[in-house]
Amino acid sequence: MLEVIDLSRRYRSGSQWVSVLQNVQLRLREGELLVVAGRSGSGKTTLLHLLAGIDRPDEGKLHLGELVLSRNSPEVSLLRWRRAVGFMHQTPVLIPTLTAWENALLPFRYGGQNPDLAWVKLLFKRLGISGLENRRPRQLSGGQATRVALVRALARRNTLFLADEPTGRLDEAGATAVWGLLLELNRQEGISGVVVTHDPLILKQAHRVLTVQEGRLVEAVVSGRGDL
Ligand SMILES: Nc1ncnc2c1ncn2[C@@H]1O[C@H](COP(=O)(O)OP(=O)(O)OP(=O)(O)O)[C@@H](O)[C@H]1O
Repeated sequence: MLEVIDLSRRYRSGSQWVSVLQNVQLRLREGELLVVAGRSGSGKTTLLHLLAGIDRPDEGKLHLGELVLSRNSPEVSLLRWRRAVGFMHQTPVLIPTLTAWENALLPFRYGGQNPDLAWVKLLFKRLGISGLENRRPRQLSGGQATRVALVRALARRNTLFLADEPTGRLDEAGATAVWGLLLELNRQEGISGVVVTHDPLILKQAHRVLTVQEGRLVEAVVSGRGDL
């Protein structure tokens, strides 16, 4: 469903260019759950931002169904791409003046489909944050805000879900709830996922674990999960 061909990304650092990703290749199958690991600064977030259509590659192409992204893609292609995937940032970005509920419904604000409110309500419940819908972000703990951001990323029920360390700010119970939900969506609804994490809980449940090493994606472990 998602294909990445010869993807490269570099950043300018002073007068020099630093290459973060080089000729990355990736093919994600429908219903596949992929974990991306690797040391700090190796390029995991950079990769996820490219997969999410938040950033453009310097070289290479991405395909998602009918959609294509490359360096010269117009803004409208990036917007279409972003609408087609659910993405959760490493740090939850909530709008301070909106309630938790309004933040969760943000993806529907600028057109497209109507929200399935029962689904969004269910997500609040499954993540243990029911009752907090009317709070503003400043009235939420870091873990609660993270879960609201996760609801928002799942609200559109996209067939591809991307998350950058979704349990990084959660305690064990919160992390268990998040992984439980994501695994259920993957197994029962066939939603594909690319998740950056080092949490052993999810490493065991992934179809594949890849690491970013020296700008390339390397298959780290062949997971025991064989249901694809
Ligand atoms: N906008 C930017 N401009 C310049 N350099 C950047 C930019 N974004 C990231 N980098 C650099 O690119 C490299 C990869 O960063 P990235 O955030 O992708 O790593 P990461 O693997 O996600 O790290 P962590 O696990 O610490 O979150 C780092 O050396 C970082 O300093």
